[in-house]
Amino acid sequence: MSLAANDFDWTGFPTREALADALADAVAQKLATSIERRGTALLAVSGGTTPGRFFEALSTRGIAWDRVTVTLVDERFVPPSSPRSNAALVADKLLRNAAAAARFMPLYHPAENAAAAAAMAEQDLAALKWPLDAAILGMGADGHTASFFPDADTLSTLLDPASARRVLPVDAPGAGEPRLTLSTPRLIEAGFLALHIEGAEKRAVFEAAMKDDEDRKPIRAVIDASPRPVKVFWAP
Ligand SMILES: O=C1O[C@H](COP(=O)(O)O)[C@@H](O)[C@H](O)[C@H]1O
Repeated sequence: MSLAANDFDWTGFPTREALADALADAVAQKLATSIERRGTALLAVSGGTTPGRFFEALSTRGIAWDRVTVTLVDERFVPPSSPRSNAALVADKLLRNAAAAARFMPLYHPAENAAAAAAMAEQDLAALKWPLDAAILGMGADGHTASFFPDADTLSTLLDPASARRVLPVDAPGAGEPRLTLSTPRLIEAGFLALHIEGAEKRAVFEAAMKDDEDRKPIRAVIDASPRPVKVFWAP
């Protein structure tokens, strides 16, 4: 099944398992190509409830994981011991099997507040080889992607395609807790940029966001800012 548009490539899968396998194959292929070309690869993944099955599939792919650095598209300002931690999800579902050899760079740091943690993550991530080879976005029912929440007090900074920052702090009533997120330019420059969404509700949210030119949801802003069509992976 396919829905064509100028700014995204939509692929629908019959099942979530089929989606997880196809996305894992595409990401593994991209990482393997980057390792071949420049010796290392850099991957950013989202958290939340959606990516577990994809992580499990990707963890079994036979690439040179010891050359791969994994980081997060975004993180809640909570320690890895919290059930809300995206880092904990990655440790549990992705950094196992063959992928146990990968290096993980967290966005969370124990600090006074999310702004201080973001400054620390900014410094750590500056040492990596950018751009990202692959970034996998998720999307919430409110149209947020990464931690670009519609009600964030710094939304225009978060969506600024010219930001010089890699990591930004986020404060938004809709977010549940303060957040850390990669910036828009660092995400849209990824060699492979995908959006992974599942279920009829998220499909409807995505389609509405692509149509609504008045109330531009963060997902729409990222799709519009991307220099290449974002690859959308969807399953019911
Ligand atoms: O809070 C977050 O939400 C989005 C969507 O999560 P889901 O549970 O609806 O799949 C996720 O992409 C993001 O990484 C996460 O921090």
